[in-house]
Amino acid sequence: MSGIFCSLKQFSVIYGRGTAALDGIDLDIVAGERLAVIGESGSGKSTLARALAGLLPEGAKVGGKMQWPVLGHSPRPGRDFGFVFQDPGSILNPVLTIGEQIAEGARHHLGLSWKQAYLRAEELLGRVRMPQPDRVMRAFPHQLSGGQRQRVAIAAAIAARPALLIADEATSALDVVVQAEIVRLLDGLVREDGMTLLFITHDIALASGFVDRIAVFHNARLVETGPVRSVLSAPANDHTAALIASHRDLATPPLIAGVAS
Ligand SMILES: Nc1ncnc2c1ncn2[C@@H]1O[C@H](COP(=O)(O)OP(=O)(O)OP(=O)(O)O)[C@@H](O)[C@H]1O
Repeated sequence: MSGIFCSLKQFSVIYGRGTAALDGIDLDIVAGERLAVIGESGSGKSTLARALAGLLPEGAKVGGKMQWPVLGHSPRPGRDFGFVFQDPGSILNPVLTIGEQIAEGARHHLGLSWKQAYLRAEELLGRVRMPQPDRVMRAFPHQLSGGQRQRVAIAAAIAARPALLIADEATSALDVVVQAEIVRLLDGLVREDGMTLLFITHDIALASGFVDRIAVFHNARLVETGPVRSVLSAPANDHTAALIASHRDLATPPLIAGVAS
């Protein structure tokens, strides 16, 4: 897939009577790219994710343009895009088995029978490299580790083969070893399926190990975009330079050796 997947022009969001959470954003998301959205807390990253997903709260005022040239329509949740959050516990139902939860998405979006959906759910658990997928199908969320729950959330997010995967601080609650595993997993899945990835994080070092391009947000504004290598080696914006300088890990090899561009 090639072309502009999503185009934002002078896009802005204001919650209630507050100040702008996004202000005059011009950003093209290229189909098939892995784009990191970086910024400190409150810079507007999650607002961008919610706006793309059509999940802004009622009363939020939106300005400017958001267009979806490849799809030709706004993306349908679960079908055209999958969403992975920081806390998978918030989307997993504690009283349903893992198999039931993933199968439900596959059934709903792909029109499968329950039997077919269960088979697809188990296959998806294999794809997210869950150990013993057959056992996990019958488990409840509280019986899994945080990293395993995040694998389940990723399996559910990709169940309907979406074109876009939005990961909003998807690894922030995990320890660094599990973080690296989840990043490697996301990287592999988006490559295999040709998905577009929006990887939202405050951690520029983590993102720079595997994405193609970085977009840096500061105080509701997009202050810089560019390929990872050029942003890291020659940041055009003082704020980006400060983010890089403050990150002690950037001098060390990337988490996924060999894929940093
Ligand atoms: N539902 C809401 N109602 C009112 N203001 C909000 C709401 N959600 C976010 N904001 C405000 O919008 C601004 C941007 O928030 P946003 O959550 O997009 O930032 P962020 O970069 O994702 O931060 P974090 O990394 O802490 O999640 C902040 O000032 C925040 O307080």
